[in-house]
Amino acid sequence: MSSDAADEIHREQEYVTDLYRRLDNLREQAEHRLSQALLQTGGTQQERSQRESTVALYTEQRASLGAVESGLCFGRLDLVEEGARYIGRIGIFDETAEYEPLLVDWRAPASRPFYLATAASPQGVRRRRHIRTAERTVTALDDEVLDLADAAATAPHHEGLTSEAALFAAMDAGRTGRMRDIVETIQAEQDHIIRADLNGIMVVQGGPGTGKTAVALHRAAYLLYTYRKELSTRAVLVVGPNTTFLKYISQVLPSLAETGVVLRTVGGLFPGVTATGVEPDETAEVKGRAVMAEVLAAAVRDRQQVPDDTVEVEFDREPLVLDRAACEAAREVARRSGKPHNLARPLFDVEMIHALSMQLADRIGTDPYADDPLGGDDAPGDPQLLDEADLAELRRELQADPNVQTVLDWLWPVLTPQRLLSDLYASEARLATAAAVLTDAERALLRRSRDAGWTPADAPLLDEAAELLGEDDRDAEELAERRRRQRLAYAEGALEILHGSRSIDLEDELDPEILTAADVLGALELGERQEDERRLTAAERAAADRRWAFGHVIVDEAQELSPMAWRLLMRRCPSRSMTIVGDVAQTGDPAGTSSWDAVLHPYVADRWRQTQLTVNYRTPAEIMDLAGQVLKSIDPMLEPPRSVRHTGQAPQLTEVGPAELAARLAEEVRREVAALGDGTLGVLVPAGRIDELGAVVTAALPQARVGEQTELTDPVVVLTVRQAKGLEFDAVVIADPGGIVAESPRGHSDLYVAITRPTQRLTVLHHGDLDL
Ligand SMILES: Nc1ncnc2c1ncn2[C@@H]1O[C@H](COP(=O)(O)OP(=O)(O)OP(=O)(O)O)[C@@H](O)[C@H]1O
Repeated sequence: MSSDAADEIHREQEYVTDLYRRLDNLREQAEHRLSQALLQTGGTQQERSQRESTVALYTEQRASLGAVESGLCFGRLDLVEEGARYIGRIGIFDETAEYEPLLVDWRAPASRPFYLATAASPQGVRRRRHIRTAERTVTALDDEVLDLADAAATAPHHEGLTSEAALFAAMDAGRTGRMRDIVETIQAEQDHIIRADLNGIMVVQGGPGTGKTAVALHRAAYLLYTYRKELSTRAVLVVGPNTTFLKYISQVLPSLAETGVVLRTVGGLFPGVTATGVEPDETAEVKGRAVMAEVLAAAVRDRQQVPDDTVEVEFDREPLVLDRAACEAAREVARRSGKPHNLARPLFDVEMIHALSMQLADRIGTDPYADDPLGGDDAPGDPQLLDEADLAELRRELQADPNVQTVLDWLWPVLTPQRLLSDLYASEARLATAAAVLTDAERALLRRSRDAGWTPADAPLLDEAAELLGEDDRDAEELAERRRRQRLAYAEGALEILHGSRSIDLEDELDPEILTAADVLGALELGERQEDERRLTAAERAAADRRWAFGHVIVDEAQELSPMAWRLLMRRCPSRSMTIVGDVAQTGDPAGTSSWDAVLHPYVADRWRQTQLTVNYRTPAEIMDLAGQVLKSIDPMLEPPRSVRHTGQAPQLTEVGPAELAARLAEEVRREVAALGDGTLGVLVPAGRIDELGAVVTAALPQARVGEQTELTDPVVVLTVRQAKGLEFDAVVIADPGGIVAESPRGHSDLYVAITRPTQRLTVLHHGDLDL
């Protein structure tokens, strides 16, 4: 290193050291303020809620300050007019100098030229500098001179790219199994998407490796920063294709210092249900069809029964009878209310109870001599002896009667979404009625026993069912009451411990909330503090609430979602503020889509916009040539994204006989691992052969992990293409690509996904059936 360069590094080190000193101070301050706020208790409702937001603020501040240790400051702009501006993961200001910015947050407008300025359009930037650090030490500087008047002006080697040295270093770096943020090298086409307006639906279409996932996550961070007020209370939902993928991306956002984000698969979007069951693709495909909304509506109507003839009810030893016509009339009234099924039940009850009470009144309250001027003691008069108050009392008694309730429950049962769906799947007769629009074979795919676990494709159906059934608010109230009692019980228990053996003497067992006067204050206060400690962020509340309306929804690998999944997502986002990221050429799920318009038209007609990402930052050009051939077999019109990186290593295609595959695979993975160093190896196999070929790899390399049990940090993993979706590895071995193509109607798309996973090397062991 020249002494000039060393001096420059030294100067930047001084600046960076000062920034870290300030970061340490900020952390201490946040920690101190947080503990001060946590120490306070009591006060009015308003004071408590104010305290809650203070605590939430400092908790978030602590988290974001904790997440920026690595690469706190990574850039510097030298401006023609204003001198230097440092860019980093958060903003830091000089409190002693009128809050002069010492470090500008990458999301702030003032950082934009760092990502957009080029020699052709320098935006007032003379020089862009990337500052590389290891822990808190500056290790290198990469400069780009953008001022064309300057003799040292650096022309880009690749059209449309900025910050090339840093970008190529990032692209070449070995992968760790966790996604990294790209704040240091965001490219212009990506920046435009990340900073696009919050409103409306934006589709980001881009081939493999174009940074769709990275861009989606950085957009979440940008939106939360820029539209803090709107989004911090409503949270941002990020939907990904599987849990491995969510683990892969989960570290990116905390390092971008954001906590108002909920990460979920579609299967995880129905609160209270873990939908991890496995089922055939054909079944999931049927469950994903839009027509299932009609099937479920019919299934609900089917549960609103009327007897073929009559139904008997015994009340107070009086046999009462409800006939079909009365039940039909009551059903009609309840249905016509337009309310969801469970919420319409009280209307049905009113009608039925009225019918029963009139029957009873006729029997017990009729004056037998009403029309007989001579008989009995009565004068001729009203045939009904019961007055309105008596009738009301009668109705109350009928409503409370267990026999009556049993009959009403049979005619119009209050249902949970789970009950509706499992009853439907378990009964051929119910399916025949509700799913008449499906064929026999399709209905047979839906059949399953009541105790089978929920699958990801069930989550949108459960959600749809919940809409049709309506929430029963009594449940929510009961839950709130139960929670209140739990808190009091906790407080009570804590007081018991605090006061030694002094017991709280409760005379009335039915009312366990009566505490001794001295204890009440303490228990409530403790209960409240307990609540404070379990304070939920907007993201946590959103995740637990089916009816939550998110401020923005980001969908990754969106091409895989079924029409029913889209219905669920649209319900979670009534404002239709969404970023939809995907590649219709990579669709592998039979329920997925090959057209964004087909997905969105039903919800917003043509009021959505599409943007395109065109550069592949993952896969080297040599491998993309092969991927391009596969793409042509999906659709000759499709163009693969442009790779900017060359490795000089063509993919290695080896034909092996079926009997040799195991031995060759073992050999290849051993060879790859020897060449790998700290990198990662992904072995991609047909789903139908994962056990067999997984065993081959683990026999050759005991450290290898297979399928769902893999951790992202495992250096060698064996996966199906679906499990590998969205992931990347330094080296990839594809075993039996013909099997991958053959096992799915979208087999070529799966092969395309498989070929585009490596960042460095690709080996394909095929049986001569690779039709390229
Ligand atoms: N601007 C950038 N600077 C550095 N690395 C980048 C940049 N953009 C993307 N990358 C890297 O390229 C790789 C691919 O990005 P990402 O996974 O987001 O692509 P994708 O479009 O979602 O791919 P796929 O559709 O194949 O899943 C990642 O390692 C990502 O970090």
